[in-house]
Amino acid sequence: MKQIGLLGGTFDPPHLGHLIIAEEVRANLGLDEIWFIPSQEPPHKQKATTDAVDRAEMVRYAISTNEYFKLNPIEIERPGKSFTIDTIRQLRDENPNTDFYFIIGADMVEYLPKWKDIEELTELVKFVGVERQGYKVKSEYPVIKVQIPTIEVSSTAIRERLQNGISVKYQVPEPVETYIKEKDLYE
Ligand SMILES: Nc1ncnc2c1ncn2[C@@H]1O[C@H](COP(=O)(O)OP(=O)(O)OP(=O)(O)O)[C@@H](O)[C@H]1O
Ligand SMILES: O=C(O)c1ccc[n+]([C@@H]2O[C@H](COP(=O)([O-])O)[C@@H](O)[C@H]2O)c1
Repeated sequence: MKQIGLLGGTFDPPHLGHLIIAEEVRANLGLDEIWFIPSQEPPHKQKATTDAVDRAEMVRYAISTNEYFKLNPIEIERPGKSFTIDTIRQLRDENPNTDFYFIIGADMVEYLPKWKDIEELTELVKFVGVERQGYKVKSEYPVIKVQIPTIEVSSTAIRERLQNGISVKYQVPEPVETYIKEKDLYE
């Protein structure tokens, strides 16, 4: 059986927090790969300001130096809201003999009861929760807890810094910073 970690997100933009949690979970649980899945439309929050193609491209740059990290475009190729249950059903059909681990920050763990078809989803994937400042990895659903060195970086804060001309150096990987500048993404 292959053991694959999934990190779904809006990635607007991808940042060091995403890379750290993905690597810590991979190493801690001994997973074969981590697939990064940028959403077309996040199901529960405002539509991203940045085109899905740009967000996916930034993810590609962000993960390029880790041989275990892969970009999976499954949600970008599916129009409409990116519900995780739809993604997992498709991934399971296309990848027999694979166990999937869905990585979520503690802010998302709290929100799990509101996810679409959550009861079925917990049968199809193992959720892995990581700490995030201000939130606890606590749920009525089974969630594997992985300790990480917490880093309170968020896409929202990065966009705000960029809009105010404040440096985001070291918060996003260098090629992502270059891409943002070249495409004037968050001005
Ligand atoms: N610094 C962080 N520590 C732990 N988990 C994180 C961190 N940043 C993001 N995550 C988790 O990564 C996943 C994808 O996050 P997302 O792409 O929405 O970025 P974000 O920084 O949370 O964005 P936003 O600022 O809009 O909340 C979510 O499960 C989220 O909880
Ligand atoms: O399927 C759902 O109902 C659902 C509700 C909220 C979030 N998610 C998924 O959780 C991941 C992180 O969400 P976000 O908004 O932090 O990018 C992303 O892959 C979303 O599609 C999924």
